[in-house]
Amino acid sequence: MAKAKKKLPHVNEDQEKEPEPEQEQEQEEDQSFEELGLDPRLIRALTKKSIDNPTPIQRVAIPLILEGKDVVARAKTGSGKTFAYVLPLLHKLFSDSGLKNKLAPAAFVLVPTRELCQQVYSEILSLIELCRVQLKIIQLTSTMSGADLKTAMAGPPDILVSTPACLQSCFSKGVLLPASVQDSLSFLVLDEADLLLSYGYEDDLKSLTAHIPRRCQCLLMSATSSADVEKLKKLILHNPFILTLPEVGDTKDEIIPKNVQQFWISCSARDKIIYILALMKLELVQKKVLIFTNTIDASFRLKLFFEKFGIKSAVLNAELPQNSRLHILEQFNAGLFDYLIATDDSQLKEKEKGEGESRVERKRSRKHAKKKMDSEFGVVRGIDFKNVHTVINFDMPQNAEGYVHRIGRTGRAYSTGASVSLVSPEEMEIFEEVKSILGENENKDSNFIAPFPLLTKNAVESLRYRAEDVARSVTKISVREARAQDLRNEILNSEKLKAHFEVNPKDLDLLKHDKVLSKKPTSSHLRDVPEYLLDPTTQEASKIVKLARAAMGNNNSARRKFKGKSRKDKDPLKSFSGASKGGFKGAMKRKGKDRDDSSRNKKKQSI
Ligand SMILES: Nc1ncnc2c1ncn2[C@@H]1O[C@H](COP(=O)(O)OP(=O)(O)OP(=O)(O)O)[C@@H](O)[C@H]1O
Repeated sequence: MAKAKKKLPHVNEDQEKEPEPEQEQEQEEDQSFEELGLDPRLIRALTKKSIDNPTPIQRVAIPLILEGKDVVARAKTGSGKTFAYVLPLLHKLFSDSGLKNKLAPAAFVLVPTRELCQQVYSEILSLIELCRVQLKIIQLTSTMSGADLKTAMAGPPDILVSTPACLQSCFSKGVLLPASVQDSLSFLVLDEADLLLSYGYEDDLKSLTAHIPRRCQCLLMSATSSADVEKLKKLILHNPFILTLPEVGDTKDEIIPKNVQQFWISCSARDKIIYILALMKLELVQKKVLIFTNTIDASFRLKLFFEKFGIKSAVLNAELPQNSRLHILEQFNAGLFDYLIATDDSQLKEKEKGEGESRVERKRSRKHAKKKMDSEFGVVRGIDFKNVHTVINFDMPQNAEGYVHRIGRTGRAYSTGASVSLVSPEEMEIFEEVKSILGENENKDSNFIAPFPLLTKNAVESLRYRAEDVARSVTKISVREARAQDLRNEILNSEKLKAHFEVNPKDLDLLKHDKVLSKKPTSSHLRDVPEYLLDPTTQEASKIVKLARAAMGNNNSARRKFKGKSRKDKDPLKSFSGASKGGFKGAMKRKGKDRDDSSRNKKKQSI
């Protein structure tokens, strides 16, 4: 049977001065990993991971990388860029007979944050283990002493995963010798390249260029295109092939994956807390939910606020010890809790310099080293959060790029997802910027971020009294105490219990990250929203969301994800109109009636 043809990523060989127009390549849509020419051991390992078919970026990048080309791959968040370089890299290392004689690693994989280091390291290690090949991979962290670095580098490893700063410190401490690197290095990967410069690694990368041998194959992976990516491309790559997914592509509307539905709610900064309570308590968003704040205090305020309503959540921020951050990510990914409140580290750097720095961090000596270390904390960007269905921007990010990366934490590997941004009048400017990079125009004939349809004013108002009352009880002092308490817990988790959990990895309960921090017990009457406070329209919407969640189940198998069909048809926000009587519009028409009902409710609101 003839295979379907489909437009695949644009490919063009970079012309240093005047890039040629990108040519479209027609390739077979259903090309398998075997057809891409990958080592059978890798294919078997992928099958064990339930990964059967390459994603579009993998279909185009893998053959080019196997041919030895330098490649710049630009593809949406969650489109499978990691395997796009890891698979051909491993394929080549499997057949490199000269590895044993090398005095330095054959491959450097550079990423902007320690979390990404861990993620990429685990991904590669698991493939190596599944393939049962003798390749050594290590990851470096900036907390490693010179002696630890030396031990790690003994051998030497075949693949080194690191941040540029750590790698640079290996050179400056003499753990890596330029001559050995010149001899050994065959691959350099810059992953999440669009973030590397914004994390402050420009100088480290510039110094690194002197050590990269001319024959070294360089790969640059990125979710967005930016001046930074151009700069890096010029700095490191020789005459690369530029790959751009057409579905990501050149048109602005395709920056966010199509399988992610974006919504917004206009409200005052003060009312955000009521709106987010309504979204969660009335179950209008699907779990798991990742909530972004711009400051650590805001995340603790939210956590304490949620606790009062019986909603358990965990916080994730750059202040926490690294072990804890990794563990929180692991547990969230494993589904041990449903709500994670993450403080966007780029915001942290801007806003909380000094304030967000723990005493532990402050003790760390050299000014330069500290600067590097701060820049290695990154808890939200590029991280492969598993099965996050909803991203909520409690605070809007400070720039449009931040928006793209945050929203990219859902809809991974083409699964469905949704985002809801709470936008206050003060944040309208950034919201307009986001809309404009997504391609919305003044004529409003394109609407990428729609007003959130499932929450009526009545529903919000009926929660106002309780929400404001509880919000008042979350004082600055209680936030400060909770933050300190959490840090103490996590340091304890991270340091004292580390050894125990290495031996007893199943004792997860002791390491709960969604522990209640509030000193006062949660009042049981706040756990459930009484029937008389429920707005009928929103209640109906909530039922549909629950039904849709049940219909979608937990089966997010990769096999289905990459068959090319998103499951939009089962998405509550899409299917609401079909499922509810008269559809969503019908429900909204009935709002008039609901308003009458709500006046009845209001009488009972004196709780
Ligand atoms: N061919 C494939 N089939 C099914 N799942 C895949 C495939 N390739 C990758 N994945 C899965 O898709 C998810 C996203 O992949 P990955 O983290 O590489 O995305 P990304 O493009 O690097 O995203 P970001 O830019 O946000 O870092 C991962 O969970 C990965 O295991």
